[in-house]
Amino acid sequence: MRRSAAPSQLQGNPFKKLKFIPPGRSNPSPNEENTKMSPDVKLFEVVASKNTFLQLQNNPRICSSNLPTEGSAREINHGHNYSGKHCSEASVMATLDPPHTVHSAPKEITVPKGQEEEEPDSQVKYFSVVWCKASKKKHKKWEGDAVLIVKGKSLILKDLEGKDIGRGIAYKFKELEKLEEGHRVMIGGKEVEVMGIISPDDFNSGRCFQLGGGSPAISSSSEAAKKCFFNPFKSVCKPSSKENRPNGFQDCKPRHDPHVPNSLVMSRPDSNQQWMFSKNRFPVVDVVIDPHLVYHLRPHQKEGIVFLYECVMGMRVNGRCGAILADEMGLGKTLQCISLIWTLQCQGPYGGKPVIKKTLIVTPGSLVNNWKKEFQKWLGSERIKIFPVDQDHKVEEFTKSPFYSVLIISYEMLLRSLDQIKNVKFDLLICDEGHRLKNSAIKTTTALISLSCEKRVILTGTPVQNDLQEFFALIDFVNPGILGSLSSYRKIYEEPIIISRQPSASEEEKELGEKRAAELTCLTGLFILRRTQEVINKYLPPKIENVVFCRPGPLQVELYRKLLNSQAVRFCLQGLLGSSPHLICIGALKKLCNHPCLLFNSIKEKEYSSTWDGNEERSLYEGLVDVFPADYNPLMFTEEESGKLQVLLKLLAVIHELRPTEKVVLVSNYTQTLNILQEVCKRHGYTYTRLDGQTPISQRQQIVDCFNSKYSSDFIFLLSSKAGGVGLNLIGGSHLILYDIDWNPATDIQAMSRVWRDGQKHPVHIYRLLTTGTIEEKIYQRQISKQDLSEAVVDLTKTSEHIQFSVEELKNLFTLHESSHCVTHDLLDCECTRDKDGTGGSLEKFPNSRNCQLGPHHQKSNSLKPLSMSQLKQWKHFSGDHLNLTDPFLERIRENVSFFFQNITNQSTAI
Ligand SMILES: Nc1ncnc2c1ncn2[C@@H]1O[C@H](COP(=O)(O)OP(=O)(O)OP(=O)(O)O)[C@@H](O)[C@H]1O
Ligand SMILES: [Mg+2]
Repeated sequence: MRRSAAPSQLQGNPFKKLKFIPPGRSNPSPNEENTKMSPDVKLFEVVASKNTFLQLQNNPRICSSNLPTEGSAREINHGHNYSGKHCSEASVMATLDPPHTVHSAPKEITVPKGQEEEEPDSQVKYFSVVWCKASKKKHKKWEGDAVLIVKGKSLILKDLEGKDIGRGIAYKFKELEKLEEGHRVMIGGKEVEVMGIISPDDFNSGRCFQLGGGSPAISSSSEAAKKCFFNPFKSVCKPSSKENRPNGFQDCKPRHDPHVPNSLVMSRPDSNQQWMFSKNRFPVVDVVIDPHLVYHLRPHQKEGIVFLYECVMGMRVNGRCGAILADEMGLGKTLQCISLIWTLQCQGPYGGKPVIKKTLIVTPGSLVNNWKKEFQKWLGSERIKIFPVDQDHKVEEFTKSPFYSVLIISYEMLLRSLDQIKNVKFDLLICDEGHRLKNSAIKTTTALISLSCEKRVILTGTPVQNDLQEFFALIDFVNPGILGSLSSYRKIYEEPIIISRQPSASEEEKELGEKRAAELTCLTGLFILRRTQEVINKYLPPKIENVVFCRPGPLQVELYRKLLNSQAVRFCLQGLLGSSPHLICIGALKKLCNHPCLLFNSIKEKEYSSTWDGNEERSLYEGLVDVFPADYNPLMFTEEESGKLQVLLKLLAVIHELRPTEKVVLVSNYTQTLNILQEVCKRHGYTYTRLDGQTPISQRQQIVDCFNSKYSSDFIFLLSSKAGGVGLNLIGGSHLILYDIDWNPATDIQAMSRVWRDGQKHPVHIYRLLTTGTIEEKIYQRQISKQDLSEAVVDLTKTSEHIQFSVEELKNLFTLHESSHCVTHDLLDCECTRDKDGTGGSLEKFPNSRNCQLGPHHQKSNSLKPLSMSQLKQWKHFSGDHLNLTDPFLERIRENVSFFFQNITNQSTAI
């Protein structure tokens, strides 16, 4: 037998084939009669082997959880046994009996899908095999590795990309039962030789498919991964032993003393890594984080730096230098990266030589200057020379000067300056808010891939694992090829995982999907790190979160009813209209909730516009103008016309009065609504500043800095959440009001995270305003009830157009609940609604947490995960006419409020 293209054969086949058994005929199975048969008589050959001890895979790999904890990084040996907290059980390799000779004559067939499920004998076995086209040649040239699945009397052959490449039924059950290493079998015109047994666990996890080309190159001996990752201080090492150092390197010393208390010392490369990365055999020198930085670092940031260092140095995954730091918002991803850059730029483990010279940071436009500021904040302006690209500072200047080592550029500018950037050799690439690279086809991703920089880091506060294809794109960006090709990834991971989550999934499919998901997490967990908000809670002041249900004004109610009775809404509910008419109806209702004058403007715009597009909108607005007063002037809108606006004004007044030195961030998703809010500020003499999509990028940081400054006289920061929410620090404000709600909880969470973050000095008050009984409540309910589902929208780029509504859901959306204090509370089926007076208990009765609840008291999570229905039940809640409101802010707005939910995090000196 010759060595062949089959990867397993490149090492030489250890199995000696003894004999070639001629085919025999089998009795046709009942299934056979119903299935189209190939006229050929197929062979089932068995070649016995003397070798009876099988080893499935020689690649031991490392497994860690997605969020590593002490000791979670373990070594796995797939060949024998392995342990891993987050991986499934070890496969136990079988010691096989001496070989049997088996005769059979199955037919080549086309098996209808699901056929194998009908086999009477359900025990499934898996084998690693090599295959080639059937021939009588004595010396086979094996064409590839594959996985053979034996179930009852049927066989399925899958290539290492997970694709079916052969199927057959009606083999002799007894013969298949005895199938073992060295045996040969014909299937679908292919000759297959069994190389070894695959444990169900290895099949279910998908590990068996990684034998060949798509094999993740996980380090087999990574000391870094074996180490207790979460105690960086344990890794303090003595300088290299003398024998390790060639002459001339005796004086290589760490830049900072690794032995002083609290020094943060990076992991040392093991001998494999030294061999791989230090061809000149430089002595190993400790890499020690600058004590100036260490002094400021939070514990989770120290861990994050060790993680990033190990990733980009190829210590966690052999030969791969990518990482995803997916810490929740506000955890200081910027500082962790700055520490990494500063360290690698001055130090290195091999003879102390710096690892990198030039770094490229790509970030959303509004954060370019934030990066500059953070560099200055932590390193001053002398240590490191950074070059933020803006209108006055072009990339060309950077490329011509050896002076600068860090280029900070927006994604948009990167595309425009790609040719110049390609001329520079960057050693480290950092992509801030990098979830935008989730699509490998978009220009930004292809541009960045073309830079051929090996050490790649994605920063994102958004969970990355919600969409499996997007997940692949991010993984493949930082560590190209690690999950194999996209097609194999789909077959091996995506398809089984998606199938397992469908309600119709069988137990078997569920189990397979879960195992594959676990394996995927295990593989990628080595270079993805996500910590939640909890890790910094203790450094933050209290946060008082309120959901405020505002009664709609009479004009709003009348218009709302009229809209719901419109022909457009009725047709919509009958599914009679084309395209997306419900989006137009939803848009009109949302505008009305913000202020009726917005709806008035839309009606007028459509009236005067020559492009009166479509019947739907016309029928939606029909007769609405008549509801407005005859002389209605939208520019002269009144505050009473909108329930939320009334509440907002009272809230601003009470904050101004009770906390004159504190400031407010006022957020809306709509520019038109921001215009109204701005007008209200003017009318009431509140000083304000504003940041929305129109604000030039070059001015954004200045506006933010100015607001955050204690000398600023601005009382209000008007913020368009979609345009400017991501990544901004608005710690100058300690009250944040969300004036409207988005379908996507991530948008709201992003906005809320702007003020409750490191550096905030005051207790933070968050108010989410919702109009009682309207679509806003429904959107809120959808946000909190869909969180457990995989389709939950948690990605900022997803909008309502991505949401599918059933007719039932639309009916619910298009209902106005006029008599309820709070439909959301009604849905909770809370005990307090069964009180005699129906108003709920008093806050005083339950001073620590809530005044009513159902079910067990779950541990509250303070993380930035979207709130769930059951968590909301744990919040304090009370109706607006409740007599004893201890919160002075709520007390002042109660008149227009029908219901409150309140939750306090880090309660101590709150309110
Ligand atoms: N160790 C620290 N001590 C004090 N302040 C810190 C520390 N680390 C970070 N900060 C500050 O916390 C704020 C948030 O940090 P940063 O902007 O890096 O968060 P992030 O993780 O990037 O969040 P987002 O996902 O919202 O962009 C910044 O003002 C930063 O200077
Ligand atoms: Mg950030």
